[in-house]
Amino acid sequence: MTTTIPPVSKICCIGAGYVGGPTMAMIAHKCPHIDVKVVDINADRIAQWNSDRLPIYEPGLDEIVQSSRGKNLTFTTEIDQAIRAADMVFISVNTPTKTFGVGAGRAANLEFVEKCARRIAEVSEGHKIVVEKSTLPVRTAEAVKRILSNTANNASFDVLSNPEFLAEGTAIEDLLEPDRVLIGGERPESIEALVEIYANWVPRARLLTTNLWSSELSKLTANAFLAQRVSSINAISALCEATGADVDEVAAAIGTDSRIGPKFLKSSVGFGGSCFQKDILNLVYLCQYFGLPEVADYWEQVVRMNDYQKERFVTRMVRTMFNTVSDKKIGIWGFAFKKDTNDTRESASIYVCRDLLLEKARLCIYDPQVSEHQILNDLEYVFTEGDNKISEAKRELIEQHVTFASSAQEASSDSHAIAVLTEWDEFADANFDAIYASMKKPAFVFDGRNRLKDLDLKAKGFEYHGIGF
Ligand SMILES: NC(=O)c1ccc[n+]([C@@H]2O[C@H](COP(=O)([O-])OP(=O)(O)OC[C@H]3O[C@@H](n4cnc5c(N)ncnc54)[C@H](O)[C@@H]3O)[C@@H](O)[C@H]2O)c1
Ligand SMILES: O=c1ccn([C@@H]2O[C@H](COP(=O)(O)OP(=O)(O)O[C@H]3O[C@H](CO)[C@@H](O)[C@H](O)[C@H]3O)[C@@H](O)[C@H]2O)c(=O)[nH]1
Repeated sequence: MTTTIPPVSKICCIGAGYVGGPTMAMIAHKCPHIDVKVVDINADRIAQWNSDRLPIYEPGLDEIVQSSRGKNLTFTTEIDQAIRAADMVFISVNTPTKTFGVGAGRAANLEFVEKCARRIAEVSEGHKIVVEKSTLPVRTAEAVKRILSNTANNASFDVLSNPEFLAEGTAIEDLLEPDRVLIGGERPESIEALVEIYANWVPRARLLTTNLWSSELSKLTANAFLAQRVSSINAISALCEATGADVDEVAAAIGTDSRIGPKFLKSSVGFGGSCFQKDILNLVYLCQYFGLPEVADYWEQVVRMNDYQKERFVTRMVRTMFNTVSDKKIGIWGFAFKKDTNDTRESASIYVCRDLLLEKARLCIYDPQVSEHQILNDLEYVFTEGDNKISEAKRELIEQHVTFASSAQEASSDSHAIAVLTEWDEFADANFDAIYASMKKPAFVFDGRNRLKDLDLKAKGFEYHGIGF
């Protein structure tokens, strides 16, 4: 292909999720000259994007969407039309861990990406740039290119990899001022077409271009390194609890070393979110596939340590509460996997609640952004068995042991303990005198985020246990 590529004026993004929605809203906001259409097969989600209550909670997102929606930003289910009209098509669909067949529990399920590629191949005319925005195993672009080469209308394609590095809760900040934007590709003109879009607001020095495979692999590697830091500090938290050291002091001490740096050293009940575990397991699978079992084992340990941290938290609760939590009310503060999001995917709360339910504790759950419906879905899912069904006994366990509250204070009233599982800011502002008065004694607080550590709850009468001290 030797033809030059005109500047992009029409974008289609397939997938209106946590990535597709905010990233395209930002492109539309910063590039009023580009028409951006975000498409999805999920009509409810599209309706929400077109409503006053967006499908995802993300600080600053409403304003960005409102600035462009109805002008150059459209959310629609008319997928084929949007693909056909676009010069550039982003694939931003989900790539969850496979739950069946070869690679189950590790490999990424690429079914949705492949379906997108087939749809693009079928309906496209002329030349298009196809951009992998989803997180994908290294060398996926090869498969995408092969699928695209079987086109119905003699269309031609260039494939770019442009992984997304935003974190939920800070998506808008991250998109406004990214540390870097990574663009991998083969043809310089196509790479430049995408560089030109980001250059509307991102300094050129932060627009990194690489070959396709480096770009794909960098995304998995970045998440593996970040998660590895959390598992490393969590491993140290267990040692701190055994020795009288304080993990926050250790983290601060090592974080001042400029070679280590202070970020991602916050010990917690365990990392969650849709990405870390999925992407590490994907990396593990790739290493096994390429005959590198030692490398696979090395990275797998990051996930094992995270599982251990969640289990350890519940074990510590049970042991501290006289070896039984059966029939005891426990106030669960927070269900989202981190603050400032309504996303619960792989949240540590799901696993802590599961294990407390297996101990027959009575849970009263409060999260400021997560719906009861979502929490019940997550709890039912975590109890499903091999046939993907939940047993009657487990359903009853949930029905009889889970209630919901509309505030942190209400969740704790008459309870034996509070478990802080998400670091929502509002938790630090609770009325702890009133909460203490309403609780059974001893009034235990198990803080999985060390969010209340500075409040000196011991002085108020609580028996306070944090992570790593
Ligand atoms: N969530 C994050 O913070 C984050 C950050 C960086 C990268 N990623 C990666 O980005 C990708 C998307 O993640 P997400 O969190 O936005 O997922 P998501 O589940 O929120 O959204 C994906 C959307 O794609 C839609 N979809 C699936 N198949 C489709 C098809 N054939 N046609 C049209 N729509 C289709 C789904 O209906 C869904 O709405 C994943 O690969 C993920 O690993 C996520
Ligand atoms: O010091 C820390 C930092 C994070 N966490 C936990 O780790 C998880 C992930 O947090 P974070 O990385 O902030 O959020 P994500 O939205 O999952 O973002 C990660 O995953 C995205 C999806 O791939 C990437 O784009 C981002 O760069 C990467 O940070 C959460 O449960 C956090 O509570 C800790 O326990 N301690």
